[in-house]
Formats: sequence, structure tokens, C-alpha cells
Amino acid sequence: MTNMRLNEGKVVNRDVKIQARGVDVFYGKAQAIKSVDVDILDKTVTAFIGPSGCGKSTFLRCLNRMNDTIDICRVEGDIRIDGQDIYAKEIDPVQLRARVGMVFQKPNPFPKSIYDNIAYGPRIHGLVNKKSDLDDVVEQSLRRASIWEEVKDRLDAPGTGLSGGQQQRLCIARAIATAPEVLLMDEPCSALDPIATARVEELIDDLRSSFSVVIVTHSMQQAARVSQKTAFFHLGDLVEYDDTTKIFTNPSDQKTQDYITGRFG
Ligand SMILES: Nc1ncnc2c1ncn2[C@@H]1O[C@H](COP(=O)(O)OP(=O)(O)OP(=O)(O)O)[C@@H](O)[C@H]1O
Repeated sequence: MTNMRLNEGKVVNRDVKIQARGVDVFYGKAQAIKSVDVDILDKTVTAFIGPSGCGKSTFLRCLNRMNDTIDICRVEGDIRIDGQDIYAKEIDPVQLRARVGMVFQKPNPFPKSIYDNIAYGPRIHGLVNKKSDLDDVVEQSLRRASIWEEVKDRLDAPGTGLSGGQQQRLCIARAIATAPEVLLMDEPCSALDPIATARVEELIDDLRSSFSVVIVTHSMQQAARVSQKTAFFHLGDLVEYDDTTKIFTNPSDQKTQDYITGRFG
């Protein structure tokens, strides 16, 4: 793709944050992910791309054990965050999900006030004791998600009353309120208009200074705009994983080339 604006951010020797080795995922007997090995870097945006049904969301959900909530889903292999096996017996998935936050395709604010949407995580994880500290976390999270100015005078209003784009930024604020190390985003802009999408993309670029961000996207333009690393999945295989500029200008695999040039998908 020659007319694609590529993110200028360089990938410079970032530490590996998530290491996956030999990851297989099954839904009943059907295998959705086949022996995936990948090193996801810290302070970097990594995009997962590939045709519908290739396993992007399934693999993303392995990274904070969201697949545990699907009865027929079985995950095998080894996934480590900072060297720690996240499937080890002693790992509490609820605590893990505070460290590895997630934002979904459709904004899903709790049926609570804007304030309580953000305060919920820090409260249940016991991250703050005093009301004034909680107020600070709420304000900082909303500022970081670039929505503070729009909501600061109506923190008691329901989160569900915001526009779609505002709701998605609220959900991002909610995910970062527990001070996660990794932020997983599953097609976070697919329900948003182009202006709201642009705001969320700017936000993603800003967030990578603090977190490792992994985003599933159907939009190759979006992958090129926001990510520094791209993983191309096809039929459950991780076909190619490299710098985003390389994937979009000079991929090594013919299947990647065919996908980015629109020959299938
Ligand atoms: N809860 C589930 N139960 C059974 N099979 C599932 C489930 N979720 C996903 N699958 C299957 O696993 C495979 C991978 O699906 P997944 O949703 O991970 O792909 P994807 O690349 O994210 O697709 P899309 O881009 O359409 O969202 C598909 O064959 C899908 O039908």
C-alpha cells in the first residue's frame, strides 16, 4: 500500500512485556489459534490484523485470560508478562485483568455515574483509601483519556448518557484507572464516527508512553496510523510479525502481501 500514512514512531529496543510461546486455543474440538509465538513490546502499540475469523480476538483474550469465561475454550502453551506465567495456579484472573486492562468493540459503560464508572476498579482492588485520593484518580484517568473537560461538570450523570465516542473514552479511562501495564483494545473504534475515531487514535498514541497497547483492528489504515508493530494472522496462524512499516511496505510472506493489497479478507 503506497498511499498509507505510516506512524512515524520508531521501534527502539523496547523491553519485551508479553512473551507467548506455542499458544494453541481450542473451542471444543475446533482449533482457533495454532502454535503462536510472539514477543509483545513494552511502551509500543502492536496491531493484530487479518481476515475475519482468523483468531485475532481469541489471541487477544488469551492475554488477560478473558477466554476463561468461555466454557468450551481451552488455552495451551505459555504466556508470560514480565516473565511471570499468567496461567499459573496462583494467578488470580481478576487481579490479572486489573494489570491487563481491556476495551471492547462496543462502548460498555456500567449503568452508574461517570464518577463511579472510573472509581469502581480502584475501589474493588483497594488501590485508594481516601475519598480525596479517589477523586484524584478519577480526574487523572478522565484527563488521560482526554474526556475530562467534557464531563467535569456532570460527574454524577450516568455514563450511558454520553455519546458513543465519549462512552468509549470513558471506558478507556475506566481501564486505565487501575494503573494497568498493558491495555488490550478489541476493535475500539468500530462503533465510532471518523471524528471520534481520530480522537481515540490520538489517545492510543499518547497511551503508549505509559503502557504496552495491543489493538485488534479491521482497518489497515488504522493499524498503519497507530501501531509500531503489526502481527498478521490467517486461519489461526501468526503468519508474520514485524515493524508496521515493514509489514505495510515490504512484507516477507505472500499471504501478508495479498491481504494488505486487498486480494483477500
Ligand atoms: N465463543 C466462541 N465459541 C466457539 N467458537 C468461537 C468463539 N469465539 C470465536 N470462535 C471461533 O474461533 C475462530 C476465531 O474467531 P475470532 O473471533 O478470534 O476471530 P477474529 O479474527 O477476531 O474475527 P473478527 O475479525 O471477525 O472479529 C472463528 O472460527 C470463530 O468462529
